[in-house]
Amino acid sequence: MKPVNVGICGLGTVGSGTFNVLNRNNATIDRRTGREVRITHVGARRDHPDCDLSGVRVSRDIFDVVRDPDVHIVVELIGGTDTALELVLAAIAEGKHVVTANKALIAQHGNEIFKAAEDKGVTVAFEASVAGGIPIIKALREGLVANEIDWLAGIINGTGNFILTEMQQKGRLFDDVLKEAQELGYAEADPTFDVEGIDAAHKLTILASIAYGVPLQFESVYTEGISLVTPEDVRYAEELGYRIKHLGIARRGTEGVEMRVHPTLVPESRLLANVNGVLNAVLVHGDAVGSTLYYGPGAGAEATASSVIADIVDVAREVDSRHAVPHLGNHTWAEGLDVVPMASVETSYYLRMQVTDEVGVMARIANILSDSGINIEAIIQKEPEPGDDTVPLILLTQRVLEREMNAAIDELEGQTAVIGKVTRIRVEQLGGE
Ligand SMILES: NC(=O)C1=CN([C@@H]2O[C@H](COP(=O)(O)OP(=O)(O)OC[C@H]3O[C@@H](n4cnc5c(N)ncnc54)[C@H](O)[C@@H]3O)[C@@H](O)[C@H]2O)C=CC1
Ligand SMILES: N[C@@H](CC=O)C(=O)O
Ligand code: NA
Repeated sequence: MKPVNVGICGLGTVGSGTFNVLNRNNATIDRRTGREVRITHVGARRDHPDCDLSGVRVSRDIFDVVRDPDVHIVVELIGGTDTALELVLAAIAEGKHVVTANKALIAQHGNEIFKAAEDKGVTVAFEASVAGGIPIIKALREGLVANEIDWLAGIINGTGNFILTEMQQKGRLFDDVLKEAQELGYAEADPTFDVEGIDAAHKLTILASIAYGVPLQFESVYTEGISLVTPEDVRYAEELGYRIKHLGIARRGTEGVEMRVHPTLVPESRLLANVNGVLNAVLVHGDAVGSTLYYGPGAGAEATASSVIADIVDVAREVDSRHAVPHLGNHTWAEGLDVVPMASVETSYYLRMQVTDEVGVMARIANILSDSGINIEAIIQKEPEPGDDTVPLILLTQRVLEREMNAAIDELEGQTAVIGKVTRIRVEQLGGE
């Protein structure tokens, strides 16, 4: 069979990893693909110190890769959503298959991209866009195809999990750990995407679309990052038997699909609570299979390259025939499935507030909550520090609708005995793991 020629656009962390792994494991990859897969053209602003580009055509203009008539598969690894969109649409227009690791691009422009790909009869593959090296897209679209997905919950940002873990285990400072994540190549070009939950929301958009057949709709994901999680919350959560993890959650209920990304208290005995560092994990609950867990590196050059190359091989196997698995754009969207507004989501809550150290304050707070139909599951009340007349009060509640909790928090913050804002972190038991 004819060799399949690959053009790589962008030679940064993932581009260099892909170049090196594909060359290093070339013989094995060819044998498994059943044909020769070779990188013939690289588009990069500059060479990469770890990549030997001899024998490969190199262009400073990445659009030269798209225009190269010998390239069958264009691999987009430049990141961002402007030039990347232009590049991917140009490659599709040239009738080339595309592989990308770019979750921002898929989450925000996927509907347009997949429509163009469908019209042209080419594939756009994106395994590396969610959970780095973990083959979660393949698991959901192929391995779990028989299941109604009840819910999925995942740690899907490596940088955020690395920061939370280092804060939890070593008491390190947020900014210091973020800097290390950037040096290790884990963080996005704009690291606020990692710490404010935007990157996780991009990934959840993709997972929810596959799991529920809803169009990609990044703007409908409720998004909170980890930047407001404090060392005290980490400590109090531990006292209550929980760990704080930044989760992306999609769940199908009677009203539609919940899509949300936020810090979450997870019981410490759960596997997800013990996923640390740059590792990611996605727990998927299917009606037939029950719970399955996918665990592995969520970022990094060669781990991500592993997924990029898996897509290249999938596409290469099908280059002269019909693609075996319909790409995302070939879905007929499920009918009548709405996205549930956050106010209608029900969870338990961890609440932390600073209150004046007087008799009766505790009872007043308990009354406000019970008048709102909120039951308290556990309480921690600390002794005041010497010279301080306020104390932290930490509560764990039973499940309640977000809209009722919003109203109760407004009322609590209106009390003179409650100083400043009430911190709220949602709690998930993740039963059936
Ligand atoms: N770093 C990681 O662990 C992971 C990254 N990703 C995604 O992979 C993509 C690439 O990420 P990284 O490799 O980390 O980024 P990076 O910043 O290390 O690499 C991007 C490279 O593309 C080049 N580039 C950008 N625009 C270009 C242009 N117009 N012409 C030529 N070269 C251009 C840059 O000079 C840089 O070398 C992003 O979409 C990212 O979200 C996905 C999974 C994991
Ligand atoms: N910045 C991302 C990279 C992988 O998608 C992360 O930290 O998870
Ligand atoms: Na993946």
